[in-house]
Amino acid sequence: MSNPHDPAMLAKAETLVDALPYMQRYAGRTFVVKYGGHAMGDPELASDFAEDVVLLKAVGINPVVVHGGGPQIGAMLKKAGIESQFIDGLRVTDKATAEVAEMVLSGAINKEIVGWISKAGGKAMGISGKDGKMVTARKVQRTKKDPDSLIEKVVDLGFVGEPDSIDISVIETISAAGMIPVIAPIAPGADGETYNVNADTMAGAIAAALGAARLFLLTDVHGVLDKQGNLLTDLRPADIEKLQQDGTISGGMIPKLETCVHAVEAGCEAAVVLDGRVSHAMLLEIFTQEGAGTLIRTGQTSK
Ligand SMILES: Nc1ncnc2c1ncn2[C@@H]1O[C@H](COP(=O)(O)OP(=O)(O)O)[C@@H](O)[C@H]1O
Ligand SMILES: CC(=O)N[C@@H](CCC(=O)OP(=O)(O)O)C(=O)O
Repeated sequence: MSNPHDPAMLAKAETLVDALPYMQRYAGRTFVVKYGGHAMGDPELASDFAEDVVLLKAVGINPVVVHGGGPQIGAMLKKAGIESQFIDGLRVTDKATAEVAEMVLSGAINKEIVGWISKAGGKAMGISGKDGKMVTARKVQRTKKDPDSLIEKVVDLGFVGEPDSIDISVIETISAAGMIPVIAPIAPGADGETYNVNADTMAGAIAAALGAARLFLLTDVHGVLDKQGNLLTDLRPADIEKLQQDGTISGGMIPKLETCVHAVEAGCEAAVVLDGRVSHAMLLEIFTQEGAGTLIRTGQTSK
């Protein structure tokens, strides 16, 4: 039997007692977790991630996992001898690329994550936007200024989509059955074609449609950093606009934060950018006063 006076046991108990108000606060609420392709490389972190979502489910929160797999799609395209190009962080997707993206995302990665969750003691159901007609995608339109004529020209990204409509009943049915939905960012268009959707965009749209309590974007930095490299812990949409204008945020962080702003303005309570390389970062964010990463919320949401 365990010794209740053992300091390690006491420390654990105190942590659980501290976490109790947060568990009560979020019981019955939904958390959407975006798990990116870069974070999947380390098996130990993958198993920690799976344990975290299983624990959330066990304490009465409904986790919904949306996954990426950009590097894995890139590796498979390379094997197949197909070249890949990105515009504004989006992979230009022709028919052959869409087929590979679906095979890697809906097939290999989706089932791998379902497997990790099963191994951690939970039950997961792996689907893509196609299943149960959950998501319909519309084609993404991008324009670019021609450097010579300065005229805006339409850039064709091929089969790159963004969610147009989402039927949340599919997700709710899986969650209500005690399972964790694991969603691949692939969706059909109204034209019946298969569209490749950026995983952050898919997660943000699902979090907004579900009115999620939190959208977690697990990435490879501690959160949003200022120019000195300090973590910015709490941001509003207006702050993000300033950070973009003064060049503090760049590259992949721009579309990521745009997704967060869109999600919190469209029904998700708050979004968090946090480090997927840190073991159990999500639990630290949820169950401690200090949190971890960067919280993004509108003026109406309290911390
Ligand atoms: N101000 C900033 N704070 C943190 N990261 C930033 C910032 N500006 C740009 N970045 C970049 O954004 C990257 C995260 O975006 P991205 O590479 O698209 O992530 P993921 O592949 O996890 O979706 C970081 O690795 C970092 O290089
Ligand atoms: C249109 C588009 O760019 N789709 C992404 C989908 C995967 C993804 O977003 O994966 P990460 O989150 O791991 O980057 C792609 O083809 O790479």
